[in-house]
Amino acid sequence: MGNNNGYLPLFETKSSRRPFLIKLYVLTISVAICVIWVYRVRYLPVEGILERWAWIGMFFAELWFSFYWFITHLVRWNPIFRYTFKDRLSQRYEKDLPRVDIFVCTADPEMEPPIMVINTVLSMMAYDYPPEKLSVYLSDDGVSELTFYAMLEASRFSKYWLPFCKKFNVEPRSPEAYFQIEPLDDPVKTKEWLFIKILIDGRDPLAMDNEGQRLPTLVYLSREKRPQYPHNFKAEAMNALIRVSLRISNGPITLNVDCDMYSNNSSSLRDALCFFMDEEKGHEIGYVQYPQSMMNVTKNDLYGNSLNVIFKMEFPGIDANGGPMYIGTGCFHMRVNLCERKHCNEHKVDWKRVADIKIEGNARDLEEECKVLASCAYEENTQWGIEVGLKYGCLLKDGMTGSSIRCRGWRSVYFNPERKGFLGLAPTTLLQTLVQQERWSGGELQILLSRHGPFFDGYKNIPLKLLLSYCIYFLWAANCFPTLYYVVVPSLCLLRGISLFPKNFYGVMVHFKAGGMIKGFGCSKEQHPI
Ligand SMILES: O=c1ccn([C@@H]2O[C@H](COP(=O)(O)OP(=O)(O)O[C@H]3O[C@H](CO)[C@@H](O)[C@H](O)[C@H]3O)[C@@H](O)[C@H]2O)c(=O)[nH]1
Ligand SMILES: [Mn+2]
Repeated sequence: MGNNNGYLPLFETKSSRRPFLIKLYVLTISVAICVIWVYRVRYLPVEGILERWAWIGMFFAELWFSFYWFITHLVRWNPIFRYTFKDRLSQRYEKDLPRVDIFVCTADPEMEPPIMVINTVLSMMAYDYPPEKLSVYLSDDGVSELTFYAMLEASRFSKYWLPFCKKFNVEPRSPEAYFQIEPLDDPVKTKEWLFIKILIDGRDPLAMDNEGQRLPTLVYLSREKRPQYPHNFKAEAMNALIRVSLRISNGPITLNVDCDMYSNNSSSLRDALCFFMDEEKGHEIGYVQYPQSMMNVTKNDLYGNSLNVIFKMEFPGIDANGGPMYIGTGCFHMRVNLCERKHCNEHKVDWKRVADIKIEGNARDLEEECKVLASCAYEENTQWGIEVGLKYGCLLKDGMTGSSIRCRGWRSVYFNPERKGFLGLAPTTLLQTLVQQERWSGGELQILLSRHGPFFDGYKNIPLKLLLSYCIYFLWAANCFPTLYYVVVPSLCLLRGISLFPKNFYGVMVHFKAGGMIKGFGCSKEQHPI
């Protein structure tokens, strides 16, 4: 673990090799895939234009599937797992822990009831972290009075809740999850307004809980939106939060979560800092991504919303190949990577100096200053959304932003501790799932084709292995064409008496399994339909 100078890392990485039998299985299938190619080339129909083209189409579809198979196993071949040493972090940095700014986004007070939002906010305020260094910002794009008053109540309730959590070491620290109460549903009206309120000013020595301990800063922000300005959804809300938080607390580390994703592990901040503050590798890490774990997935998980394959099998492998993409929630960032252009290897953060920076101005003045930063005209003729902050103009703005961070030379880390860091809500109906998947798959393809995407801008900084790994997601939407071809064309061809598969398909499988692969599909010319 440690090197010769007695340096002990703040985190370690263990690689877990896949079991031999699985590797053997992968190799067997790979050989079988080659046999399919041989079959397609060898038995290419010489007569009949239609047959010939249908056959060639099948061949291309199979080549596509083979490529997909290859990149999938490139990712799954050698996953890695990360472990942190929080005790070492405390020993070395307890006094100089950096400020952390947490961004929670909400948009729709009906779909995302205020009670759920404030539960998330309270769980974030209750992190096991010095409160004077913690700031929680809520961006409310739904401009809901109810959400605001819920936040006001939350700020009062936090005076009881935070000491309770700390005293009894409660987990999880979302009151609703802890007491397992069903959320309330309450429709509210919305209107346009620009509103910023520092509900708790963490610098104020009078901001105490009822046991005399300091409270974290708590800010409510409803940025300005007007019909003549595109509001760019969550991405612009996040950019407003980045600017406002820079003025109010300026934490060098930020965390962003969706409002339906509460903190399930009060040590997550310290875990994340073990990566950023590691003396040897920390300076190259741009963000630490947690999995999007769902709390409402049913046993049969009809629509595959648990995303288990992605987060249990693929992300550990992508981490081994160079680092995961940014998925928009449950992600810690170095603030500079969201604002600055390039990662510079020589630039190491002086954590002691950063911890000493003080924010001047009283809360009311800060609120007034921040109103300008959160107005809808602020970004006009600036680089926000293009070079700075979260990117606009793509269905998957988080993915695009993560990709551009990677293109600028930062590394990313995937961390999935035993006790889940965050728990969120998955879509519950088929329609919601389809809308989400359409957005994700279309967005991934957009990133691939984008002029600023990893293949154009990033090939110098992103290793080829990682680029190929990302292709599982980038090409997810494009997969529909060969799949459609494969299910539709053979059936249509059968109607005209054309078979695109070997006639004795069962025999083929037996031969194939028995190791008769060298003989092609195990069918002689006579057996072949053509
Ligand atoms: O104008 C908007 C729209 C949405 N949101 C918030 O953005 C988050 C995600 O939006 P949602 O509609 O819930 O999308 P999901 O498909 O559930 O979100 C997943 O996919 C998104 C990318 O498409 C990511 O941004 C999210 O982090 C990820 O959880 C939620 O907290 C919303 O409140 C805003 O703040 N402003
Ligand atoms: Mn959501």
